[in-house]
Amino acid sequence: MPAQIIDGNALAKKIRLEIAAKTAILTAKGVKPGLAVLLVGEDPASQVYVRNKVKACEDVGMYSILERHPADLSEKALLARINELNHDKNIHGILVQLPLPKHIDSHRVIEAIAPEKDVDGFHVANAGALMIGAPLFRPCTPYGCMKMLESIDYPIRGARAVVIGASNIVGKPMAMLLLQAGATVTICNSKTKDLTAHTKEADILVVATGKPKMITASMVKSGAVVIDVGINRLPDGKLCGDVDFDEVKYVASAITPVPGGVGPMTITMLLLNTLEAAERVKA
Ligand SMILES: Nc1nc2c(c(=O)[nH]1)N[C@@H](CN(C=O)c1ccc(C(=O)N[C@@H](CCC(=O)O)C(=O)O)cc1)CN2
Repeated sequence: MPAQIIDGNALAKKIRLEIAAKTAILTAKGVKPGLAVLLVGEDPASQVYVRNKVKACEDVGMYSILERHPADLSEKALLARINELNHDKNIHGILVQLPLPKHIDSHRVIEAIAPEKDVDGFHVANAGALMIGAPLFRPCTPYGCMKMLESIDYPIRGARAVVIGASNIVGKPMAMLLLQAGATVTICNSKTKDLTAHTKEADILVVATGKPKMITASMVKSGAVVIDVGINRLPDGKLCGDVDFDEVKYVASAITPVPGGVGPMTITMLLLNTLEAAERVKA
């Protein structure tokens, strides 16, 4: 029997309704949650993502600004703009879309965002807080993955979880969230030997490799829950994940599709983090 499909669009819609209701209440109390989205350059995928983020804010009644800067914007100018937004009372969340052009040091830029406005959860203070189990903001993609696991009532405590990919924005925070939920976690990376030996052990398999359809049915334990973070565009223009969905769905008990899986949840968790940032200002 094919796996349960964890529908990210449907879950995102449900959570966005809850966010809209809470946003209306907070706005009535005099605090309208506000997000600033900064894009540097013209990366086509990034342009779509930032548009979707701002549209999502409008849909739930949040205030948002989208700033598009030219690719040759200096790092100094970007840091200065972030500093202004750090002091802007109408802005509760600041997001700099990644990747940035090569001449800009992403680390320096992320560190310039006030931690209490870092709704991406990438600042070293927020990464550290997450590490010790006291997160201020959970990074949006891993947070969305956790919500998807919760949505199917999967018993994470005691489960064996394998995360493939050790990036600061997905793999590492994902592993921390799973660990804090009581899973036994392995993080694999591009140098891991005998990857299948690890993936075959996973009750929960989270894949963020950036390699289209890399995870095949023979690499997955029967009945596993498979969360696919990858978004790859194939030569025919279609999107696919890092998991070979069409074959793995016959081995897994639940699986996320691409598109319509983790992606929509990423933006929804951004809204949730922005709401929480504004609520903290009110409290
Ligand atoms: N500052 C940040 N930069 C980036 C992040 C991030 O969380 N913060 N993550 C990714 C890109 N990303 C959000 O910014 C993102 C990627 C994909 C989707 C999404 O909804 N994908 C759809 C498909 C969309 C399409 O047709 O292309 C899906 O999977 O259904 C949302 C957000 C890198 N940068």
